[in-house]
Amino acid sequence: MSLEKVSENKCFAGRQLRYSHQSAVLNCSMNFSIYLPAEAGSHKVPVLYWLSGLTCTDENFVTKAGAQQFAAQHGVAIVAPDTSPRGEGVPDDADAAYDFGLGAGFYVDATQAPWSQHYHMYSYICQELPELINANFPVDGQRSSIFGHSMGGHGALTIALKNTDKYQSVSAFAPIASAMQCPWGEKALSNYIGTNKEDWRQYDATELVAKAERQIPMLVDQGTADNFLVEQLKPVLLQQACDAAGYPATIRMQEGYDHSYFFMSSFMADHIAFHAKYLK
Ligand SMILES: N[C@@H](CCC(=O)N[C@@H](CS)C(=O)NCC(=O)O)C(=O)O
Repeated sequence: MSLEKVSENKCFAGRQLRYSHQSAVLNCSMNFSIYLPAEAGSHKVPVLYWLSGLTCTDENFVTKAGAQQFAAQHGVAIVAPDTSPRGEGVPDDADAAYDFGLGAGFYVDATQAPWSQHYHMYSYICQELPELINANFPVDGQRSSIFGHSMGGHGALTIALKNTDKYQSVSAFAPIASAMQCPWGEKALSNYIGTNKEDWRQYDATELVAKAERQIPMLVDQGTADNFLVEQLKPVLLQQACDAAGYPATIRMQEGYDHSYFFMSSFMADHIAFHAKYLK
């Protein structure tokens, strides 16, 4: 698998890099960004995977989250992939809706035509991308954690809960707590996975909490002024699932914060410090 460097910028003594590559799993060319702290010049560093939300590419997080200073402080790399397959041959929603198709891969492996040809973001994030990163960058793949926002919070939680051997910790900002129980998730899962709701359970964080093989540390922050809180995100469902399963998650309501990167950047230090503790 060959990588093509798209850009490089020195940042907090480390390097913010962007690459493109041909993805076999997604059957298209993809971009991702990776921040390498200064330490990566002399030894392998732990790695955090960031999953963005609807409408994002890898660049929203890189330019708006303010994460690099904390990654530099704790000596961790951060990989930020795109949110869906991309390119001419990749089908999109007929109305180019923001919540399905391009920019909205939902971190699942689609089984339904025409989506099943390219939309395999679950396998891309869990398998292909880490293999590529471990083979090409000075990171220690045995020390990996994952976090994300909104659709990417759903992605981080579901991927971590299904792969507790691969990730040391998980965190999320304003995650879709139960993809099966909100309009965004219902639309995505019915189209990507089909109408049998039994098949949706594997991609629903509230369903997976009780099934996790290991209770990896979990931190969630949710703003109380988030427009999507009541209809789409429903953190109370995640709290209830954790209570029922005896899963010791920290789920915090943050007064007055909305759904934006202004909210995320306000708590980014906490999230990176949280992961760094388990990645050391
Ligand atoms: N565009 C949507 C909102 C989508 C949205 O809020 N996306 C979040 C992720 S779920 C985001 O991070 N957007 C990109 C950004 O703020 O840079 C709308 O019109 O309601």
